[in-house]
Amino acid sequence: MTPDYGKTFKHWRAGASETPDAPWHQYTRHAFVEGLRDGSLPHASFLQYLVQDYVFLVHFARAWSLGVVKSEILEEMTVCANTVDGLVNHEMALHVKTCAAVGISEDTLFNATEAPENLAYTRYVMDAGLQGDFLDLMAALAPCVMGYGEIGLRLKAEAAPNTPYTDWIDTYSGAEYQGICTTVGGMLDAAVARRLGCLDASPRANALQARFTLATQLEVGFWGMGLRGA
Ligand SMILES: Cc1ncc(C[n+]2csc(CCO)c2C)c(N)n1
Repeated sequence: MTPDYGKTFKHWRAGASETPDAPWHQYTRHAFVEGLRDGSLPHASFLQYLVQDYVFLVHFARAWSLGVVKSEILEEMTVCANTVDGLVNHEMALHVKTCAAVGISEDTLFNATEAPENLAYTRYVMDAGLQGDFLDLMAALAPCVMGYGEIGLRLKAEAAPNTPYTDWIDTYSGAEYQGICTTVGGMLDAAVARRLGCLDASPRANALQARFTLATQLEVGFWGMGLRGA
């Protein structure tokens, strides 16, 4: 079952599922994800992913901060500012805690060298926001937010009882994170209605879909990076 994170996400998700390479499927059913689900993902791969993901979150906090800059109304600003707070003050704590348990300090995390796949993704998102408007930025940010919500919910239902990755699964399937996905989805629907009216009928529909689909492909690359190194 696909979770309901609003009609804009539903539309973009369908657009990233219908092409023969179905990037949304590649992203949400990636071998890395299946390794989290059945517990077969090597711990070294997971740690390497977490180190990269910490740096990823630093840059995502910058991108969501750009969302504050590009907001047109207070409601948009509130959602973006709350997301920055969530990222900086909460979401990164999972990474810090897991890495601290194996002797990786927060300083090491913050100064980790970025893998090219990581760099490509975060800078693409930043550029979408710098070059475009609020919707360009949101189309590039949405796969990350909603994709992890969808993956988290599925893994919660399907994970092997003895997978060591329950902390990760619980973070993204939990009520708090699911609430963020619903709130961002609702804000996105209102932002689209306000600027474009109907998304389908807008001359910008294809360009926004292309941003969402490309960000989805960059998520696939990010999982691949996680599997590659360890
Ligand atoms: C590669 C990668 N993609 C998505 C997420 C999940 N995520 C990143 S920023 C953000 C915004 C809301 O908190 C969410 C959910 C991740 N951690 N790593």
